[in-house]
Amino acid sequence: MSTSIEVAQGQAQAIAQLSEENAFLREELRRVREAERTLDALLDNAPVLISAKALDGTILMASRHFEILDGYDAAAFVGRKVFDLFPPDIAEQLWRNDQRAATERRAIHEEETVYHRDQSLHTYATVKFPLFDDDGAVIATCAVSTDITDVRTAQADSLTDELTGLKNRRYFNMRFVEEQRRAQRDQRLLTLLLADVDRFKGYNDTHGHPQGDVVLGAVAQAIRRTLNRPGDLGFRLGGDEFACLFTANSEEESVELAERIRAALAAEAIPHLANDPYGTVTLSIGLAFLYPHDAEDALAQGAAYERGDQALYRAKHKGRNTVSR
Ligand SMILES: Nc1nc2c(ncn2[C@@H]2O[C@H](COP(=O)(O)OP(=O)(O)OP(=O)(O)O)[C@@H](O)[C@H]2O)c(=O)[nH]1
Repeated sequence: MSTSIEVAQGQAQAIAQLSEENAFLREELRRVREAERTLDALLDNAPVLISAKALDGTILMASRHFEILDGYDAAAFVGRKVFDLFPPDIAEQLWRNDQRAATERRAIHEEETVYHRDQSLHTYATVKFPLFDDDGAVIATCAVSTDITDVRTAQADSLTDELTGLKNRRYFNMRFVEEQRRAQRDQRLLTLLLADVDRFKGYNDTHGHPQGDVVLGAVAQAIRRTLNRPGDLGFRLGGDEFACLFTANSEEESVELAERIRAALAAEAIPHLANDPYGTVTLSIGLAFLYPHDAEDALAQGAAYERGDQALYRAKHKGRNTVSR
């Protein structure tokens, strides 16, 4: 039988244990609230789109940055399904990678293009990843999207010739290998076209540098208008030197296209007093061909460029305003 002292001791012990548990729970609660406040602060202030979706597509939460999107309504967003909020094709696109992240149990990266409220078009880099419960089951998916429009614009700018809007030499060097591989895969003839304005130094000297810039713009236009099939590429390599990369069925077809570029510029009849005997702005063009069986290394490309340059030299030598191969 317990004495009353022992009973009192037992009660005191139980009370001490309870207050210890209480302190532990209070600490846990404090930690949970702190984590929640941190999460709320992140969701309110991070300049990124953060969201979580249940496995049926219901949006569980969204960061405040979503307010920047055109047509976004905070009150009508959380708790709704993507298919109720967006047209089917967009919802499908938004939802596809959530499903992949959930079934493949890994992060999926993608790029999305969306309109901001000010109607500007933005590119976002998005990562979608699964959320797991204690047993490792996927219970939801999260998405974090960062606006990379400025990066993409800067990249595009660094590869574009400002004066003509054509791609620059850097992009030409990048694309050459890729284009040769593509042509090899498709068993197509790849043509490298090099073009140079005739006596351009004389043009600048006679008509002035600003007018010279206008001529360079006209060359770019002649290239763009003639080589307008998907996959055709035009570049300004520097100064008055232009290049094109395109596939064709035969060398004759390529020569014909080059002739059309030459004729298109000649047809502009831009006066060029220093360009005897034409008296107008003309273009000399050299062509080099890369066949599917040709090697596709830097050496082969260097050799092709060399052949194009020699063909261009022959065109100049033949009296300019000519296409040579
Ligand atoms: N207006 C203008 N001129 C440029 C630009 N970049 C280079 N040039 C000029 O382009 C001229 C290039 O001349 P070259 O290609 O060497 O020779 P060319 O006078 O065209 O003679 P051929 O090629 O033998 O017909 C030089 O006078 C450069 O100063 C530019 O951005 N704008």
